[in-house]
Amino acid sequence: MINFKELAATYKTPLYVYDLDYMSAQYEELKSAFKGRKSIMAFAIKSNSNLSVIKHFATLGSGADCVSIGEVYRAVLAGVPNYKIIFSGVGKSDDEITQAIKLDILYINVESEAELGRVELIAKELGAKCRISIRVNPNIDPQTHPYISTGLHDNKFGVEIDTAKRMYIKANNSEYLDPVGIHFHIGSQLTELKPIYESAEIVADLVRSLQNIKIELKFFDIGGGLGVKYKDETTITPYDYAQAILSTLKGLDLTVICEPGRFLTANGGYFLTKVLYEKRNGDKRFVVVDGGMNDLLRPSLYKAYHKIEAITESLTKLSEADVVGPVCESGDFFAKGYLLPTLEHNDLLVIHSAGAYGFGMGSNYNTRGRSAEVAIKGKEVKLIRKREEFEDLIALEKEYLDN
Ligand SMILES: Cc1ncc(COP(=O)(O)O)c(C=O)c1O
Ligand SMILES: N[C@@H](CCCC[NH3+])C(=O)O
Repeated sequence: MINFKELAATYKTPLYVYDLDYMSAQYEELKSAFKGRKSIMAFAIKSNSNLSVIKHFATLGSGADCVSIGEVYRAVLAGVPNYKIIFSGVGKSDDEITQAIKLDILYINVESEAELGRVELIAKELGAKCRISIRVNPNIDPQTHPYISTGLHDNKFGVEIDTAKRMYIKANNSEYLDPVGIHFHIGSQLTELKPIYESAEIVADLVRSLQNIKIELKFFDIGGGLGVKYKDETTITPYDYAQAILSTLKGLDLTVICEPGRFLTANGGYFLTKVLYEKRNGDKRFVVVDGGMNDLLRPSLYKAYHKIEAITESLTKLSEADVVGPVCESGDFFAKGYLLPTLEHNDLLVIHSAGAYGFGMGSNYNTRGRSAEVAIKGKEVKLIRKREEFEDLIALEKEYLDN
């Protein structure tokens, strides 16, 4: 049991708390679901990019799925070997492509024909042969929140099957490109297995048709997307997930790459925030806390549900309240109509499932410093990011003030 009260007293609030033991267990469960097949787990570091968290997964043998050169450098700094780093994203700049090629990462996951042209040109200029995969958009509805769907033609990600085939042929004929992988990722917080299976089947068929024209790939990259329980969702087990994927790969000797983010981190993270005030506007009850949408954006952006646990002596009966932050936006809330007892100044609220897309989607809006982060491993508790102070927020502007 994590002693949230003690953590809040020691590190102050708002505060992110990560349970690294939970994250290890999630990692091991997913990794072992693919046993018997060569596989690499490449932690999607966008879900939680704290260096100590990345290092934790690297120590377990994880690679990294990155979506900017900044993330690639984070992975390198945290000890992920370059041969386990993948760089995806629809908008890689020339500079990012150049640096990725120089770092000799596992592959660049190319998301358009135009990008393939840039990668080839840059590899030629560098005198390199760049390993690539192509992100296929299988046009399958992942049945998730529309903002986090990525596998439909309406979404900007990846390329159609026919385009992908053309790109593989071009890459295979190029002196500067080495097509080694194929990739799909149809969305995040997936709770239905069927769309994943159908996508894998489409992509595996493409691998077979490439084999027929003597293009042999090594990596079958299934992206991330496994959903987790925020409330009462029925989720896909790693075993069923792996079995569904592997059933599409019969006769193919490919290393499976999996890019889990949320599955590893979401339920291993907590956001701690303190009650500042209770107030009422007419019948409406508000609990105003010291954390805001700049710390944890998911409820505001997706109307996402996060369980809230109140740590209080209050024995009053529960009534509905909106839990809101100090940010100057009506959309600044963690929950609406949540059942809570009457709360006192300094009572603690623990917001659950905050380990994925929590801190990383934070901002300094309203000149609010981002919260501190701590990690728990066994009996050890460690600060892994200092709270941002006012001086940190103005550091890049201050010198221009008098110029
Ligand atoms: C290419 C790619 N891989 C992996 C992930 C991680 O997704 P999730 O956190 O849902 O596992 C994402 C994010 O959606 C992604 O775009
Ligand atoms: N930020 C989203 C997930 C996006 C996944 C990346 N494509 C969330 O909080 O659920």
